[in-house]
Parts: sequence; C-alpha cells; structure tokens
Amino acid sequence: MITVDEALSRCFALVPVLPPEVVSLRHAAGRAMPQAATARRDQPPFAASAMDGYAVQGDAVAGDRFTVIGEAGAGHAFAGAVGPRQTVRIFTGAPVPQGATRVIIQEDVARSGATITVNPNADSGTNIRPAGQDFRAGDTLSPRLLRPNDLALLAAMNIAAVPVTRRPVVALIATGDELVMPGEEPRPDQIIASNTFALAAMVEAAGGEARILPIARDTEAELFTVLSMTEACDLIVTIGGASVGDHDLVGRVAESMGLERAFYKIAMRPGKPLMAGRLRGVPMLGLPGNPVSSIVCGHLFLLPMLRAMLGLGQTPPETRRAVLAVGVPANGPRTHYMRARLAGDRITPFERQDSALITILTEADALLVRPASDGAVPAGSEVAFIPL
Ligand SMILES: Nc1nc2c(c(=O)[nH]1)N[C@H]1C(S)=C(S)[C@@H](COP(=O)(O)OP(=O)(O)OC[C@H]3O[C@@H](n4cnc5c(N)ncnc54)[C@H](O)[C@@H]3O)O[C@H]1N2
Ligand code: MOO
Repeated sequence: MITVDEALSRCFALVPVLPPEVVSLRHAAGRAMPQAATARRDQPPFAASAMDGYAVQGDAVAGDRFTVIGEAGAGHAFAGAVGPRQTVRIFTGAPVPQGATRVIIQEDVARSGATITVNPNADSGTNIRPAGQDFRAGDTLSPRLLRPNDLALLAAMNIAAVPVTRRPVVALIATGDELVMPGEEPRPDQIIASNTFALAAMVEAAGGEARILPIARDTEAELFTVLSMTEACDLIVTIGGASVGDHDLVGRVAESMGLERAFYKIAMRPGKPLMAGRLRGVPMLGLPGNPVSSIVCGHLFLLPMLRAMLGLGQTPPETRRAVLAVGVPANGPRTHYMRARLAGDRITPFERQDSALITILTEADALLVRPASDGAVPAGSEVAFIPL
C-alpha cells in the first residue's frame, strides 16, 4: 500500500490543467481564475469624502467661520479650489476639492446662509479617503475560486470579463445492486445511494460540473455500459465495488476496457481500497463505497485533483493545528482521518469511527489526522486536522 502523499502525487500526474475561457463578471461566481487579475485604476481614483459635511483647509476649531463657495457631490466634482476661511459643501463619495484637507461633518457645524460656524467638541478626523487607499492600478488579485466578494473587487478594478478555467465535467457513477435513488421504493435488502449527492455538491462547490450517471448494477455488462458513457468527461469517479469481494467489479471491468492503473489501495483509513488511473484517456478515481470513506476520499483526492485541473495548483488539503481535548490511543499502520468536532482551538474525535456512519459525518467539522503508526497521544497535545 502506498502513502496518502504518494497517492495524491500520482493523482496529480493524471490530470491536466483545462483550457481557459472568458466569461463576463456576471457569470464568474464560483469559477476558477487561474491567473492574477490586475487593477486598471486606483480605488478610490481621487481623494474622496467619507462623510456628508463641509470641506475646509487646515485646522478648524470651535467658533471658526467659513464661507460656502460651492458644492461637491458623488459624481460631481467641484471645479475650483478651497482657500483659507472658505468651504465647499460636500457629500459622501465626492472628490475632495483642491486645497481642502479635512471634511467637517454637517452635525458639527451651524449653517446660516452662506456661512458655517464650527460647533464646540467637533470631531477632529479628516474624513477623507486618500486616493488609492483600497488599491492602486497594477495591484493584483491572486488566482482563486471566485467568491462573491472577489467579484466586487474585480468590478471595482474595472475588469468586465475574466479568463476562467473551463469547468471540469465529473461523471459520478454509483455501483451496486443494493442501491436505489432517493425517493424510489427500496426492497427490504436495498439502501439509498447517498454518497453521490455529497460528492456532486462538493464538485460543484469546487467549480466543477457534476453529472450523476445511472447506478451501475453489479454485472460486468452494466458497468461496461455506464463506464462507456463517460467519454466526454474530464474525470470519472466511481463509488463502491472497489474492494476484494466477488461483486466488486469496478477494477476488473475498467481494466478490461484498458484502464492504466496509477495505484490501488493506500495506507489510509477510511479509504483503503481507493484506486486511480486513466481510462481511455480520461482520469479515473475509484472511491470505496462506504459513505464516509468516499466523502473523506473526496476531500483528500477529488477536490485537490479538481483544483489542479482548474489551474489553482497542486496542493494537498489545507491542514491546521488544534489541541486534543481527549487522549487518543496508538494508531495502526494507516493514516487515520478521524471524524472530529472543533470547539475553539480544541478538537475531539468522535467515539464511533465506523466508515458507514453518515450521521457522525454530518456532526463533524474536522478530520483529525493521525499519522500512520503514531503512538498514543495525550489530551492537551497539539495535533493536525483538516477542516471540513
Ligand atoms: N475482505 C475484505 N473486505 C473489505 C475490505 C477488505 O480489505 N477486505 N475493505 C473494506 C473497506 S475498508 C471498505 S471501505 C469497503 C469498500 O468496499 P467497496 O468499495 O467495494 O464498496 P461496496 O462493497 O460497494 O460498498 C461498501 C458499503 O457502502 C455502501 N455503498 C456503496 N455505494 C454506496 C452509495 N453510493 N451510497 C451509499 N452507500 C453505498 C454499500 O452498500 C456497502 O454497505 O470494503 C470493505 N470490505
Ligand atoms: O477504509 Mo474503509 O474505507 O475503512 O471503510
């Protein structure tokens, strides 16, 4: 059995970076931007008033009087300059007129005709946002999966269309005679296909397009048929049928179709029977069937492979550090990804770690990483975890 790191690097070797396409900002949410974007202007492009009030030059103390010589609004700059004892009525977002060094908020003055008088206890802030205080022309937004806030920044940078990576199309194939889709009437010896829905949602949240193919029954002919429906996909993901049982046919059928296997079985728990390779030119990941195993492998392998295909780099899942709230016993020869709960900086693994327990997985917000063959670790020790 190979290690998780070795398996991940073989997975990366299977996947190409997909080509870019340009989309309008309106359609860029959730898409992967593989190159940095460069601001085309400063923001704000001028020193701007942060408040509604009066723009003046120099210090102003209680009782000082200024003559109003004009007005500046957002989108309507005042053309002249402000001199000593002069002021311009100004509104939030307006360019600060030349000569002005401060905006006194309107609550801090008394106005009578064209004259304002500064009130006692007036606030002394400048209330001016310097030009470029947010970003400068030439500043960059680093490559990323674009989230709503990123779109606001790209828009402010005056970028109307963004090169993004084409969405990887991921075929998801559940296998097994025992499976029916949610809403169907299962026989007493059947269960509902569940993993598929978590994996499809993970793919889509990561910027891919998931295609749930028909469930493949446990016959070579049916697996062959469903696996043949994946030619236009960028990644084939099978679920189940990966282990050593008589009905675990995925490897056998894929091999008969020409699978070039990159590995089978890794030293991890859950997820030992994971398989990867290339089938008729398409990268393939064969996930174990147990719900928790498949979803944990989704976090550890499928999502990093998708990020790599999206041009966001070949990086393992992010790990963080927390303090063990309870001691854990020595680990076996496989890296164990224990479902765990975080509270502040403390982490507690669940007592029940059976890889069939979806209820525990929904309660978990972290995978506590127990290195292979690690000794017992007492409460209070610092440990690594992967956020879920
Ligand atoms: N003799 C051995 N038996 C098993 C071994 C082993 O090394 N020797 N490994 C065990 C481990 S670890 C795992 S994990 C499972 C993985 O087996 P498969 O990938 O072949 O998965 P299946 O047998 O098809 O299913 C396992 C389990 O999960 C349920 N399942 C399958 N697909 C779905 C789905 N889409 N949604 C919900 N549940 C699903 C299935 O009904 C089974 O209960 O093998 C162990 N056995
Ligand atoms: O490794 Mo299996 O994936 O434990 O349940």
